[in-house]
Amino acid sequence: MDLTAGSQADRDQEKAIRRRSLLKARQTMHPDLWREKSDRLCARLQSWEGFAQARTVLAYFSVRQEPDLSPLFHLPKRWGFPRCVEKEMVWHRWSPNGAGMPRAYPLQTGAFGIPEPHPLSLQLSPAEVDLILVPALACDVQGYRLGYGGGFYDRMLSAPQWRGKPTIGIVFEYARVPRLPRDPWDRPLHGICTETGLFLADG
Ligand SMILES: Nc1nc2c(c(=O)[nH]1)N(C=O)[C@@H](CNc1ccc(C(=O)N[C@@H](CCC(=O)O)C(=O)O)cc1)CN2
Ligand SMILES: Nc1ncnc2c1ncn2[C@@H]1O[C@H](COP(=O)(O)OP(=O)(O)OP(=O)(O)O)[C@@H](O)[C@H]1O
Repeated sequence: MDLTAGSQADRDQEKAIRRRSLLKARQTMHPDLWREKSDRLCARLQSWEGFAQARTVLAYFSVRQEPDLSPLFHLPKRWGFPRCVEKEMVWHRWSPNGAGMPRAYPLQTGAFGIPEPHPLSLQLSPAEVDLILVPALACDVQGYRLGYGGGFYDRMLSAPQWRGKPTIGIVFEYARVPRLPRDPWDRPLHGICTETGLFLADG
């Protein structure tokens, strides 16, 4: 069955309904459980050789009880974080206390209340990036992703300079679901990491 069939309006509505319930489930999680699951997820990532070998990794600052990857930001890697500029994400280097950086700039709060790198901090170019850790509300077993609806990652990952870069969706296990609604622009991620393991997407 082709789940991209049906009207755009139906898919928009289905995505909106799924978003609301997934966001609610995540935000009602007890903070102790969120911390524990986040730590287990970080351990899973760390034991994956694709992560161990990656030198430059794109990540995100956790908001709304997204899995918190910040314990990993102390590892000796080059970390990149997004700054939303209109409809695009600009990627900047950031490390805790400015370690290994020529100059440390404070984080700012961006358009969606999400911490963002300072506009003057060093930018990262796509060619430098080895791995992209993608925030999501849910991912399905084939790697399709549901985000907040801004289309930021869809647009980025469809651009030629990013296409083919390894992408891992980061979600708690309850948000690894059998099937998400798909729009024509949705592209599958290469894998999903949850607190129970790393799953490379089914073909
Ligand atoms: N931590 C984190 N940083 C991130 C993302 C993310 O998912 N997580 N993004 C991933 O793209 C980008 C920000 N994307 C966002 C897109 C929409 C909304 C938002 O608040 N949307 C509205 C309504 C959207 C709609 O349904 O039309 C909302 O949720 O109230 C927030 C962030 C870049 N940084
Ligand atoms: N490759 C693309 N080029 C242009 N516009 C796009 C592209 N991909 C998605 N969009 C636009 O972005 C909007 C949001 O897409 P979608 O609902 O899939 O977002 P999302 O993946 O949940 O959000 P986000 O990536 O911000 O977390 C769509 O209405 C679509 O018009």
